[in-house]
Amino acid sequence: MNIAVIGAGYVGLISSVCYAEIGHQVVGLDLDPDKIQKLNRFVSPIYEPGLEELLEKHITGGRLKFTDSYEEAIPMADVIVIAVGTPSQANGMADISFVEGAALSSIPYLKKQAVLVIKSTVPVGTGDHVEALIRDRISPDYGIEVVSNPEFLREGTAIYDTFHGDRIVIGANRDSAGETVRRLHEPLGIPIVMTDRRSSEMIKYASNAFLATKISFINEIANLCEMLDANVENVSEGMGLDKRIGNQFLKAGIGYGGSCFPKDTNALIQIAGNMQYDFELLRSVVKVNEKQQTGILRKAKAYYGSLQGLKFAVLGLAFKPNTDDMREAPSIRVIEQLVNEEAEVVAYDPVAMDKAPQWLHPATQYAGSWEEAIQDADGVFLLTDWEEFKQIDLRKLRSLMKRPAMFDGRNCFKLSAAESAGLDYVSVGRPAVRKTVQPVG
Ligand SMILES: NC(=O)c1ccc[n+]([C@@H]2O[C@H](COP(=O)([O-])OP(=O)(O)OC[C@H]3O[C@@H](n4cnc5c(N)ncnc54)[C@H](O)[C@@H]3O)[C@@H](O)[C@H]2O)c1
Ligand SMILES: O=c1ccn([C@@H]2O[C@H](COP(=O)(O)OP(=O)(O)O[C@H]3O[C@H](CO)[C@@H](O)[C@H](O)[C@H]3O)[C@@H](O)[C@H]2O)c(=O)[nH]1
Repeated sequence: MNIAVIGAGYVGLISSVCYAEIGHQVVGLDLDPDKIQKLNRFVSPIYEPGLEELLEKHITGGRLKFTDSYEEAIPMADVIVIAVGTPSQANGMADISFVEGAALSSIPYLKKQAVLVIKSTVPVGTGDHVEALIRDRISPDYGIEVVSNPEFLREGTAIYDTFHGDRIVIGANRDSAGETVRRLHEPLGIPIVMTDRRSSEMIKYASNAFLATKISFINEIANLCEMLDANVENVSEGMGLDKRIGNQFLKAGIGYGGSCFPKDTNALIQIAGNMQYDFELLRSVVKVNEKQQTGILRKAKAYYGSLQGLKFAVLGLAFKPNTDDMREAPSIRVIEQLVNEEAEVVAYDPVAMDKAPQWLHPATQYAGSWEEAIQDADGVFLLTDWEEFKQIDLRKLRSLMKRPAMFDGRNCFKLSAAESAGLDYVSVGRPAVRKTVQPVG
């Protein structure tokens, strides 16, 4: 098939290489000429393991190209995949103006029987709305259909997820359009759920909201564990063995971040609110997450008394490992609060150093390595569980610091390792090593 993918962000790029990999002819389209130039030189605008190799393979192989022209991308396409952003508005609702823009810009060039697939995460009813935009402009004889096909990839493992996902969801109100999209994905060999368009749109929000709920739940258990001298890792393991609960998304930490969970939980609260329904549970999930992101600072204040004039290393800036995505990264808020407390901050991340300055407080200083960042520091905040940090020799770390204290938001080290390195070590939901720190209430 001929596919046009609109939006060369995470989802658009991964979809483009995926469709090329399974034998389709793909044109990627983005309004950002800078991105297009980079992509045509096989340079990915995002850090995602394996992506540049696939870009190069399919661009040089002639299956994939990128353009900023609708006129070039749309007329040949049997399927047009919309993968543009749906950022939060001030009230939390998803802004679908980029989706509308992509649909409206495509309309003049659509060929007969083309299928418009909405891959962006969109409020329930957006498919109906886009269909109405088309019906107002093109005769129904043209046979244009709108199908929902939400994306479930995780950043950092996006290529793997695309080829080994648990399910593909296709929401279509007419069988023929759903069938086209089913055939498109069939070679992936992943179970396909065929449903109606509104249910498909809801599946995406419900899935993200449920995963966020699991994280906030385990973070609350972690906070209790700290007060009761229990260990949340043992608790997660014991809970996760129950197949009804499952062992995933039970890792306590500094709270969820990233471009999806914060945005999509708030959007679903607002979607409910628009129907005069108070989604109480989800409101609590969001509130717990906000509290969790600053818990690490409350622990540091309890340890030091005042943070004023102290020098801290922040290791890990991206919202999770194997990505340079800084959207809603806990580091943003933690660093802002450290600066507000008049502490000095030296930050380091293995890949997010280029993007970080656009997101972090301007007073942030940057180091070229973790060793440089912790030099003469009064404490370390570990905020992203990069493999590089998990491999740190804690004795070496201790020897480079002025005051050997670590606040680990990701539980990267065994308590015994911190103990034997002589480190004051405060993690999440586990007893503090040296017990100089009060539990957080
Ligand atoms: N990032 C993820 O891990 C992920 C996973 C699943 C679903 N989603 C959802 O997928 C959607 C896209 O997310 P993303 O992170 O890839 O977004 P992104 O912000 O990284 O990229 C969006 C791209 O769309 C382009 N764009 C905007 N309007 C356009 C238009 N009219 N024509 C052409 N290009 C246009 C922008 O220039 C940008 O490059 C969102 O709805 C998101 O919630 C994201
Ligand atoms: O047990 C866990 C699992 C995750 N997290 C945090 O949760 C956030 C999200 O992590 P993850 O889900 O791995 O990354 P995303 O790339 O944001 O992926 C989520 O959001 C995407 C966008 O909608 C969906 O497609 C994915 O299915 C969904 O997992 C990160 O801050 C993680 O640190 C935890 O704190 N504990």
